[in-house]
Amino acid sequence: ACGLATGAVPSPGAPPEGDPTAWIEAYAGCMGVEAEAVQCSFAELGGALASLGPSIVRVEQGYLAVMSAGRRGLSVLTPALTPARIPLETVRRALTAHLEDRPASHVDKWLAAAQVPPRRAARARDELLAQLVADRPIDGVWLLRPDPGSSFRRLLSRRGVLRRGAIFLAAAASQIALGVFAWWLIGAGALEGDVQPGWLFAWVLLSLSALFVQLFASFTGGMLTIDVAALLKQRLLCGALRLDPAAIRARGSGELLAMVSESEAVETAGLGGALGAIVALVQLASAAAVLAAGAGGGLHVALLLGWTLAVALLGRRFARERAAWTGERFAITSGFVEHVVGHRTRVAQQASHLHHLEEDAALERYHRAARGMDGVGDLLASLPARGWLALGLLGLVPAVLGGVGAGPLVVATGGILQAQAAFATLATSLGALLSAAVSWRSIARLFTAAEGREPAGIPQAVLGRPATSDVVIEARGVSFRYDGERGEPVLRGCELVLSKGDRLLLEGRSGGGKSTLAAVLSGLHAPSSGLVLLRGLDRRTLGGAAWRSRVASAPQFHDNHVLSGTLAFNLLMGRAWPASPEDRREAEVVCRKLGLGPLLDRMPSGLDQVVGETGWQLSHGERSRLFLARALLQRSDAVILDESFGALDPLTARECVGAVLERAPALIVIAHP
Ligand SMILES: Nc1ncnc2c1ncn2[C@@H]1O[C@H](COP(=O)(O)OP(=O)(O)OP(=O)(O)O)[C@@H](O)[C@H]1O
Repeated sequence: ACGLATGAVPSPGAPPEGDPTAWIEAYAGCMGVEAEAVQCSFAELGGALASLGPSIVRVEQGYLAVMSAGRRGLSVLTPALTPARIPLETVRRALTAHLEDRPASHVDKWLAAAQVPPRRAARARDELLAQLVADRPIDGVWLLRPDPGSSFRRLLSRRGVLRRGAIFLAAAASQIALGVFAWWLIGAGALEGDVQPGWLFAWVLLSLSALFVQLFASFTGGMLTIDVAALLKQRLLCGALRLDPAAIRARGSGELLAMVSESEAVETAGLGGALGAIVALVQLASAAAVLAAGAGGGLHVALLLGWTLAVALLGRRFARERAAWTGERFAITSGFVEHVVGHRTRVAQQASHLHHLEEDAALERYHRAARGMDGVGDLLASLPARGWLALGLLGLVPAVLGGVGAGPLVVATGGILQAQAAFATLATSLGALLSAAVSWRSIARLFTAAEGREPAGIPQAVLGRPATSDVVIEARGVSFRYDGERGEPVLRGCELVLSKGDRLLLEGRSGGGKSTLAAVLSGLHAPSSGLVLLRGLDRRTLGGAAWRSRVASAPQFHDNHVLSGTLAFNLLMGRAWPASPEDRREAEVVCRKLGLGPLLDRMPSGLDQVVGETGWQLSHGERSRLFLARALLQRSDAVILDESFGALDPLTARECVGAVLERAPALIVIAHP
């Protein structure tokens, strides 16, 4: 009903007892819709409800399918799929009734003791109750949003951007029309030598209206920019998260960092430039109409068209220079980041007189590209408006020589000045727009990557079903190549069955493909051919996220990370966050089993100690046990450990192996014993 899902909508049946978040997410996911559980405080609830978009709201009696909301109430769908309206207060009370139950009896006692007169008691009761539970969290609301990777045009139109764009265009055109009309009115009177006070009054009124319309156009343009920028940012962020991990690694962090800065350029320069260019084009069209009616007539219109074409060609040249400059800038940023990462090695190993050779050459190329771009950029900024003024006045010469009257001359001059203003706007906005277009080429990959949504899986499979056999992972004829079709296969015809309770040791020569197999089994790489099943289901059926949550993997040390945050967060990433007290207790037990007890006791904040780059620096062995604990705590069907014991002394390693054997439901260990 809200146009969120376009594909077939499965019939979900009844929601489960207890927390329905996984159920809602699974069904929303398979429709290509994002569902997000949100929470707000009692005090914020009224405002939050009034601004609800499409969402699911759980009340005691069942669920509300909300389409939209406003001050007057929630617009909901009935089970017969017809719209209906419910007052905000009714929903608010339904969501908060359980909070007010207990304090209500106290409040009634206080009111009685204070002998509040009955006519004031009801209001006093409401106010007191609201104060008492103001900070209590309210949940049971799931926002539904279209996937940020779905058709961008549809996203724009859902947000009302297309409608607002049309309003902006109409406002810009009316402002120009009002301006022209005002000057025509006063000009006509002046030329006839008969300016009546009424005409002057009309001129003032028209000019004031033009001013108000301009303010309105600026406001609409600003809102338009904010809306498009927000959608673009969401889309790029989504694209960044959906980039193929192997492709990210192949491109390097420097290039990705450069992409981030380019995205900023697209947002700021591109959107502002586009609006400016639209206004300039409308201005040019109106100037052409004025010029056609003036002394220069057809000649002036032809000159205007020719000059516009010349400006467009200059713009194309600028775009080419800008692209070359952007390429050099990219190369410098990316090279710089790579050099920062390897700085210690370089200082220790490379002769000092060679340290800066590459940077110097790159800077030289950058300098040359910047000079080229600046030259054309200066021309683009100044030539269009000034050149047009000269050309426009030249176009008047035949008419002046032909002895044309003052009226048409004044109209033509007005047209020339209007076109000059349009070219001045066009020059600034075109520069910004073309710069954004060049930046766009670098980030288009992020934009399109958002479309590559992982299979969400079939809800029944994602939500879990009783196991019918003990087989956890099954690989049949699995092959894998890193470079698509071209590369040599790293895995070839791989067969493997891992059942519940199995403990499997994977050995082999270095570079033999053990980590690659682990990545395929844990759902990080899709096999090039062959079949991998988890509890009898393939990855399409189960969905990437559900697969990864059911196969916990601790990759090799250089591929695993301690994230800046608390130790508890790093341990419990595979569970719900914020962590429940039971989860925290279990995390502590696992840590102590892995020999991290003394560390926990030494840390001033225990599980809440901040670790990572900016926090407590864990030793090599402590980090590898944190990775082990993280994998064991994930509540998965299988655990894959890739050389996780290599950094431990023999005694600690034995202790850890014992803990792993005790907790892992099915286990693959890659090691060189
Ligand atoms: N992104 C990649 N592109 C191309 N080849 C790759 C890529 N990543 C790994 N390889 C190659 O794939 C092969 C298998 O690597 P893998 O890391 O799976 O081996 P391994 O058995 O775990 O080795 P080790 O015991 O040394 O850790 C290696 O020859 C490696 O160079």
